[in-house]
Amino acid sequence: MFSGTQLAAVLNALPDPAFILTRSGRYMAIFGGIDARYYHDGSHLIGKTIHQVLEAAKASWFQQEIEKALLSQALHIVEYGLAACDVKGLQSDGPAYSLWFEGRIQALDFPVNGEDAVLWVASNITARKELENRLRMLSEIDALSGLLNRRKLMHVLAEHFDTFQRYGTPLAMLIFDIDHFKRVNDEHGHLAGDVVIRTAADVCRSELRSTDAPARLGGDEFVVLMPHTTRDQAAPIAERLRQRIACTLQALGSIGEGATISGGLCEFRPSDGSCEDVLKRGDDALYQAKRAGRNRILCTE
Ligand SMILES: Nc1nc2c(ncn2[C@@H]2O[C@H](COP(=O)(O)OP(=O)(O)OP(=O)(O)O)[C@@H](O)[C@H]2O)c(=O)[nH]1
Repeated sequence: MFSGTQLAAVLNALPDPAFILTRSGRYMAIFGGIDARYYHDGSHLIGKTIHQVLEAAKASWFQQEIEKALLSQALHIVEYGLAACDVKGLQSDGPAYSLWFEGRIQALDFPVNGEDAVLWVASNITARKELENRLRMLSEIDALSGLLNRRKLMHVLAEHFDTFQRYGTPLAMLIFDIDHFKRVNDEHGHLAGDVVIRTAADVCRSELRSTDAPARLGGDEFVVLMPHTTRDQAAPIAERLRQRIACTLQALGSIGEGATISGGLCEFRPSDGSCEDVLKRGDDALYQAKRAGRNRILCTE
């Protein structure tokens, strides 16, 4: 039906680049993917191996995926990020930014250059990936403070609880809120209240370890998860955070005048049935701190 020339033209017109890669990772051919808005010209890769053009870890990953497709003989689908600068000697025309690809890999039923080989179609899915990332951020991050929201906090807490139950890895949790926050809103307006919430969040971000997880539970209530930390180890950290937040809020001027925070500090216990138990203990300790006169962190027994 089609002549050889026509078939070559069809292959060249494939919207996404299709590579023939051998088991040892040698690029034997490339078809299609000629639109430079989406793809770089990969023709110069032919004859080279993935180990020659990619850094070691990335090349090994590609090779493993080729192996999987050869082993299964079924369509194998992967996602990966790749920038032009990751590929040695790639021409500069083509997208300048880092790209995300979906690789659709299918074993071929004939050897190429004496080796098993696969067809690897690499589709540019960067736009979809960026949208996914934006949606994930919207569903996990509190818009006002930029901290984790309650939903994500509960998810992270549940994961740590599973790890604690399996391996006994400790986790300390601080729950705190801003004392008499309602007054800030009442006296200075809701926008001033928002500034106070954002400032407290900024202090959490700057004072805590990158492995700690600060979150906004809602209103003026915050939670800080400190993984791999016992309650006793967390006590001086919580105390330092209390002082820094108070100092930073007071430095805001009239809206932060006399601002303080109260908190409850607790940790996972072997008797906990769920991660809700630790939240409840932290909340009780926060309540006790309020009753004891505010401006303090109380630890659970
Ligand atoms: N500005 C602002 N205020 C909020 C937000 N969410 C909740 N609030 C207000 O936060 C206030 C919380 O007040 P309370 O829970 O009574 O606590 P408080 O005044 O800090 O009193 P204590 O905790 O007992 O010291 C309420 O007035 C809420 O309307 C928000 O996103 N922005």
